[in-house]
Amino acid sequence: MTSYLRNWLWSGAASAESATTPGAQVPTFTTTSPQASDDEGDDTETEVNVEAQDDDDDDIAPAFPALNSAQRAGTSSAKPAGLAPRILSDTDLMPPPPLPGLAVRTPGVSLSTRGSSSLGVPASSGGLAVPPSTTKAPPKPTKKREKVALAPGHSALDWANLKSSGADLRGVDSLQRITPSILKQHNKKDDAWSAFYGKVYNITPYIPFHPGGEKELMRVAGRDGTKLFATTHGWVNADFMLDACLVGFLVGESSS
Ligand code: HEM
Repeated sequence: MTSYLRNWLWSGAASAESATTPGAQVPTFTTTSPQASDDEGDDTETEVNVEAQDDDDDDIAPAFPALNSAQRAGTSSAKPAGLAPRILSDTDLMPPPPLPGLAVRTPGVSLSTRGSSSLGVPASSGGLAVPPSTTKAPPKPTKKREKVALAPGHSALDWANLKSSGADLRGVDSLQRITPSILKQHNKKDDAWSAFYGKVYNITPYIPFHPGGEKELMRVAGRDGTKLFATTHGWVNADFMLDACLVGFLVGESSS
């Protein structure tokens, strides 16, 4: 870079000097800031003497911004050297914005009496009142999902204790293959079987423990109750709650 500049300067200066001072051999390039003649301009004056530089200065990065750039000139004029930044006082700072209209409301006086709100909302449109809702009210819970009051000693914990007590809750000696017609015969409260997810359970012992009540549970007595069970409370783990009541597996009529 320096070599290129030197060649360029040399050719330009040589041609110029050939017309003026033919005797000069070495060109000298001097750059002076616009305010070099001012008091503060001494430190911005820069001289680049091409002859004084060696050949091995190619690796020296140029100053950025350039020493004679407008940025440096502007910085030196805006911030005189040696002057510390001044801490602004309150009077130098920008004044605070005016108080919003809401902050100067008179307590007890509604905004509508003033014709319009301070936010520019006309009183005729309701001022700052909450706009009418366009969403529908949530549906009231149906009575079908009401829990019943269980008799004392029939809580979920009591049922868990009964399951683990070792009492016979199945009513059968071994697991069976049960067809829908066989299942249908067990539809009485004291002999109620029901199928959930392919397994047949004796639900009679569970009736007094059912939080949904006896009436709801008996709707599936003697038949496959999977769909009604799932739509009522799919989160309930029937497999776990009735494991001690397992009677067998539901199969097709021809598979018995
Ligand atoms: C033998 C199978 C069943 C078992 C093990 C069972 C178990 C349960 C359990 C644990 C709850 C309490 C749920 C909770 O608190 O979140 C419950 C509630 C209920 N069950 Fe069942 N249930 C069975 C079958 C049924 C059936 C066939 C119906 C018929 C619709 C039914 C209707 C209800 C109702 C209405 C509630 C009360 C509302 C609710 O808790 O969400 N249940 N049942």
